[in-house]
Amino acid sequence: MARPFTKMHGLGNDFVVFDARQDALALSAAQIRAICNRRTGIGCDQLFIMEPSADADVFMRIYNADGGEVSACGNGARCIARLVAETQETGAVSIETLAGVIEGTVDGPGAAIDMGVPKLGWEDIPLAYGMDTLEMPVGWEELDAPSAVNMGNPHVVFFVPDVEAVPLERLGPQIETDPLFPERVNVGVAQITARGEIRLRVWERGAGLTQACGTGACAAAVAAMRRRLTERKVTVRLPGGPLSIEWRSDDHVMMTGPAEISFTGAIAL
Ligand SMILES: N[C@@H](CCC[C@H](N)C(=O)O)C(=O)O
Repeated sequence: MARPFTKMHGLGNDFVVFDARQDALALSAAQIRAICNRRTGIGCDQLFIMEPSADADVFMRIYNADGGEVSACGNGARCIARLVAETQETGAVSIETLAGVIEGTVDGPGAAIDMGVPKLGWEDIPLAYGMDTLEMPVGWEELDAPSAVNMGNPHVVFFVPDVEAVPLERLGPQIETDPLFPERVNVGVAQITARGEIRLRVWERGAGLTQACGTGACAAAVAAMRRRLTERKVTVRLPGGPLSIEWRSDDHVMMTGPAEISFTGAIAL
């Protein structure tokens, strides 16, 4: 039987979304990889299943293109918020993920999401052994002394003079799978271009190089702010476009950006 889906994206970080709030859906890792495959499937960085939630408007189940289930996706949260808001009278939306409940406000084709409080302890990232997460005493070729931040998922962020000069397609997979990161890691390279602006490229765990990564943008902003390199509100410029990130005085990270519907369809499962 063909199952309807919605193809969406946030700054080119793209998703296939199934709504299973009425009609349950379970997919195997092999099915997820087949759907996400850009040559033979629909093609996307992540796949989401919307499920009922007792604690929020929706439960967002998140899978990377490699079939692995993960706990957070910032660009995806804006997209799910937009889909939920279309069926409600208000733009205020709550979303439960494996990392907890987050709140958002949808405004036209975009959304602002409270991404919660970043976790900064080495056990929370998690790392394999204890160290300072602000300036870690580790390196891979020209990339060294990164910061680590958990935004519901693990990130490591390297500050570099020129993000375009970094061979992220080669170093990203090496760092992602290094034993220092027992749950693997999302890898960002960040360039500070002004007190209010960061350029960022991200190698995503389980998906590879992406046009944008919402949690990656939050992690880079938090790392830059911890190092006093920027103000507490910044524009993070990714290959797919800009996100506004603010680390508020109550410790919550706010992310604002677009959430777009590309097309709808149905697929035989
Ligand atoms: N694209 C996402 C992050 C998706 C999950 C990530 N690859 C992980 O494995 O944690 C975003 O916008 O945050």
